[in-house]
Amino acid sequence: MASASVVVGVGEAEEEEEHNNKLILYSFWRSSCSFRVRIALNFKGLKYDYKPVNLLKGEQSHPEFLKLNPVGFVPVLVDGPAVISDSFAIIMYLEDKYPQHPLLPTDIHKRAINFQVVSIVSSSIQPLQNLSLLTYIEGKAGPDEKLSWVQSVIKKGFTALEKLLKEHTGRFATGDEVFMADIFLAPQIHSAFKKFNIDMTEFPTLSRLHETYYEIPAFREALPENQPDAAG
Ligand SMILES: N[C@@H](CCC(=O)N[C@@H](CS)C(=O)NCC(=O)O)C(=O)O
Repeated sequence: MASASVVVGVGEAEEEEEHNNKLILYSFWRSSCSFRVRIALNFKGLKYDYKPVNLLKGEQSHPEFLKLNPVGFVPVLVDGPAVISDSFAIIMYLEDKYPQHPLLPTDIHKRAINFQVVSIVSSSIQPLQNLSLLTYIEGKAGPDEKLSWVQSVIKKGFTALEKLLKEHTGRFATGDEVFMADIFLAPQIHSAFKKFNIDMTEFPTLSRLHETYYEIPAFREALPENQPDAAG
């Protein structure tokens, strides 16, 4: 696995920099779960070494990688002795260890809505459109079945999100600040748009958020096409 150093949203204090040098992110450019963590790292101004794991070449199943994450998924974050996989666990770790630019609101209702959005994306949409599942469906039933499956999964999730967010949205998903809900939504909306050809006119709130996110460098710099392994 090649290594590329990525410096984005550099933190202010030198002391912070010392901690930052240890961070390594195992990521695949097109992975929406890796995209979430890249946004969180950028948002907190943390620099990190980027280690590409090519999912299309099966590198997630190499013995070396399975030592880091036995379930064989990206992303994985290494912070000195700490090895953490799963985007939610990683982002919560970053939130606890690097409190600058908090990713959760203090208001407990708003916080719960953030977790609800995170859970819809990471439990009720993304696992049902994961690479290994789609490869399986395509193998058993063909490419058309695969696309109609993904589209139905995304539409069901987006319909729920659209209803939920109507009551909470401001400039961003749960108000006028970026929180964890946004970090999970942005990659999911992006892949619906770019990869799975979803008609976003049915989802005006999600479409508006999608436009707003890429006005912000932390989101822009985390985009798949801006990664060192893009198109690999
Ligand atoms: N719950 C995990 C899911 C991780 C996951 O599904 N990763 C995908 C990329 S987004 C993956 O590595 N897929 C490889 C495969 O399906 O073989 C997380 O949020 O990190």
